[in-house]
This record gives sequence, structure tokens and C-alpha cells, in this order.
Amino acid sequence: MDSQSQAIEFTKKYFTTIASITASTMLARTLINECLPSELRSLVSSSKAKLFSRFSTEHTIIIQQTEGLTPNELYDAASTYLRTKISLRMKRLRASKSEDNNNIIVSLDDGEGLADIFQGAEYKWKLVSEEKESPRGGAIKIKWYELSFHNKYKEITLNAYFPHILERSKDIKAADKRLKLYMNQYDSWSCIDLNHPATLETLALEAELKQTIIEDLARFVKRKQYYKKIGKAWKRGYLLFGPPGTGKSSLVAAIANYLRFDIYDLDLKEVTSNTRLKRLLVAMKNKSVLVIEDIDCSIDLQNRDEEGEDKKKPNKDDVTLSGLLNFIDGLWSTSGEERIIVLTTNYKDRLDPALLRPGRMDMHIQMGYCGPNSFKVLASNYHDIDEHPLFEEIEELLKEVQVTPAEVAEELLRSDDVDICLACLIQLLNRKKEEVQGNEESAEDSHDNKEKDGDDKQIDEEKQQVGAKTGVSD
Ligand SMILES: Nc1ncnc2c1ncn2[C@@H]1O[C@H](COP(=O)(O)OP(=O)(O)OP(=O)(O)O)[C@@H](O)[C@H]1O
Repeated sequence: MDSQSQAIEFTKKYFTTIASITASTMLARTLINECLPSELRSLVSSSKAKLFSRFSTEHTIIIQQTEGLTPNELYDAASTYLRTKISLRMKRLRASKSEDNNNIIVSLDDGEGLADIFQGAEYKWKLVSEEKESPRGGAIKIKWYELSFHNKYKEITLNAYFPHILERSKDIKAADKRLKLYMNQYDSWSCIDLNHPATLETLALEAELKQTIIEDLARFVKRKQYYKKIGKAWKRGYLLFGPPGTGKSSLVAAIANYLRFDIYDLDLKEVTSNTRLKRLLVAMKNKSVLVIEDIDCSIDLQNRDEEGEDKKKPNKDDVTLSGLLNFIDGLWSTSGEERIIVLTTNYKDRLDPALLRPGRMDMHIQMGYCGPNSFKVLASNYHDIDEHPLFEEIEELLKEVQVTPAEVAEELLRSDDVDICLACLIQLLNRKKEEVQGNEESAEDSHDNKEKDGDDKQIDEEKQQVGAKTGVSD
């Protein structure tokens, strides 16, 4: 059981106890502080849940803004979660004073509070705030949510609704996050906003491959506890290989957009020593994608030479492939979490076997030429069309020639007129087809010529042999 579910389990028992005794804040605090193991204290005290009966069937939980000076995680999550529920109703927000205790009640829904339904359970939320005298003088405002629900939904609330709110708020915050693209310069990272439009949806990949990637990423981000349990660092490595223009860089951007992770684009040519490389890697934040593009040629990792001429004598602190990989797998991987590492190459066969060893890169993804399915994705992206009279011809040609998605994309961008674009694409595909046929013919010719040369040679030899026997020669 992870700490969150343990805490929720505890809260559940705790509610039952408290409900049967009385709703006392003091008692609640004492119980939390005394009964709870320290590692769970923050979560439960953050839920700051008191239960008291207003009516026999209704329970109300108070979720306060802070626990002492510490922000309350559940309050914060609830605020984020409710934002998505009240966006259309914000104009109806109003403040009023409650009759009984002079509280200022901010009603989210015309004094009734905001209603929410989860797994059939109905909830009423109220944001309440109260001015209090600060011990240091002046007034301070205390805020809390009152969450009311029927007694019978107690289990669902603790076991599913609260975890759902915590989870949803994480997703909402991630979606709001501005992504960054970091690049290494000298010894440090500098960054700009990442506004790459690629998404897994718009990427032209074979449907099955795309689905596999999406499932793999979704599984990865949910597996914090699992990685902890198996004693492995929470990271995942992808090796992307394929010809230029097949979408390797676009896939990196799409992964970052999908996970809402920043990208760290590491240019190894800029890194002059292992020590500096480690410094850069350690400075990376969690929830990030580390990319090393064209790993096969970005650097001669075994024994590199900046001038590209004679190999220089390796220095003890030179960046080496094994140094890089060991650090990524070893110390670095334990210094952070939720990291994706992507290496790209146009030539998988040129890679050092150490990189291809099982367990090094978790997934090897081949980015291929544009097939009929990928073409349809591109046509839909660029011209919002799912069918067209020219599709059949294009799809037949795509089965015969190799064209990259980048080349197809270029044709589709030529004009706003889809007919013109598709006609241009057909021209390109036909040119490629003729080239292939031309190559095949010339290959056949040279093969025939070789055979003919071979035949002529054999005839000459036979003639010579005959000549030798008869004494006749040319
Ligand atoms: N699979 C794809 N899906 C959608 N668009 C693609 C795809 N592949 C290429 N493109 C288009 O072509 C452009 C170039 O592709 P990209 O840079 O991602 O290819 P690459 O494989 O990384 O190439 P290189 O090896 O030269 O870096 C992209 O900006 C995109 O518009």
C-alpha cells in the first residue's frame, strides 16, 4: 500500500472514530499528530478532515487552506480541480455572511455551493473564509472548503474521490505549465519557451506504433511506486532511428507536449569534459526529456577529435560513450525522477553496441517512410480531409516508392488548394518511381554487361585453349 492510500485508509478509520465521538478540532489535531506515522502526517493533516453530523445522513469535511504555515495539499488540489468545474459559473460567485458565526461565505453556486458528481456520489462544495485577529496584530483571513455528502458515500470519498481530485489537479497543472526548451552553452543550460506544435495525434506514424508509444508513456508516468518497489530509477530510454525527415525530432516534441515535460537538448559537441557533462545533467529538473540527437555522429565518443583530423590522445576527463551511459544509468538517475532519455540516429547500424545492449534503451522505435496510413494523417492535418478522388492513386504509389513524411508534408503545404497539392504529390511520387525504375534498369544493364563481359572472357579463354591445342589464335 503506498503512502497516499495508507493515509486515506487511516483517514477513513479516523472519520469513523471521530464521528462516533464528537466533531472536535482539537481532538482531530491531537489524533493526527499522535497516531500517525510521521511520513503520513503531512497528507492527512493536509486533508485536515473533521467530520461532523449536521443532519443524520450528511457529513461535512473541512479542508483548510494551511496547516500552520504549510500549504495544504488537498486544499490546493481542490482549488485547482474546482476551477475546471466553476469556470462557466464564475459570474455567479457571491459573498455573504452566515447567520450563525459571522463567517464570510463565498458561495460557488448562488449560496448553494458548487455541486459535483463522482461515481454516482453527489457533493456540495463551499468555499468559506473568516477574518481572524492575528496574534501579531491586524487581521488574517482563514479559508477552507466545506465538502458535504451523504453518509453512504464516505468510502467512495476517501478511497476514490480524494485520490481523483489529487490526480486531476496534477493533470490540470501540467496542462497549464509553460514548456521550456533548454540548450547547453558552455557549462550551463539556457532556455526558451517550447512552442513546438507536434502532438502524438498529428504525428504521421503507423497506428499500431503510435498506440504502443502512447501506452508506454502513459504507463511510465503512472509507475512511481512501481519503480520504487523494483529499486529502479524512474526513467525511460527511447532510441529513435530512421532516415532524415521521418519525424524523429517531431516525436520528441510530441512526447514533451503529451507529458508536459521540458526538453533538454544536449549538444555533446559543446561539452568539453566528463565533469562538465555531469554538471549539466545534474542541473536538469525532474519531469524532463533529455535528447541527444544524431548520437552516431554528434561526437566520436570513444576517442574524439575536435578538428576531425588525426585522433587526439584521449584525455582522462574526455566525454566517452561509456562515461555518458554509466552516469545516466547510475548516479544521475538517482538524483531526479520522471526522466525520459531520447537518443536519435539516422543510422542504427553505426551505433556502438553498448547503446543497443538490452536494458540500455528501453524501446527502439523505427521511424519509417510514409505509408498510406501516415499519408492520411498528414492529409487530415494539413487540409482537413479524410478522403479525396486522388487518394487511391497516391496510396498505390506510396506502396511502391520511398518518400519521407517531411517530403509529403512539403507538397501538402504548397497551396491552400488541396487538388493542386495532391497533384504535386503525385508528380513527386511518379518522379521517384521513375528514378527507382531507372536505377533498376541500369542495375540490370550493368549486371547484363558483367555477365556479357564474363561470357566474352570465357569465350576468349576457350578460344585460347582451342588455339593452344590447334595452334590457332586471334
Ligand atoms: N512522422 C511525421 N509526422 C508528421 N510530420 C512529419 C513527420 N516526419 C516529418 N514530418 C514533417 O517534416 C519536418 C521534419 O521532420 P523531423 O525534423 O521531425 O524529422 P527527423 O527525422 O528528425 O529529421 P532529421 O533526422 O533530419 O533530424 C517536421 O517539421 C514535420 O513537419
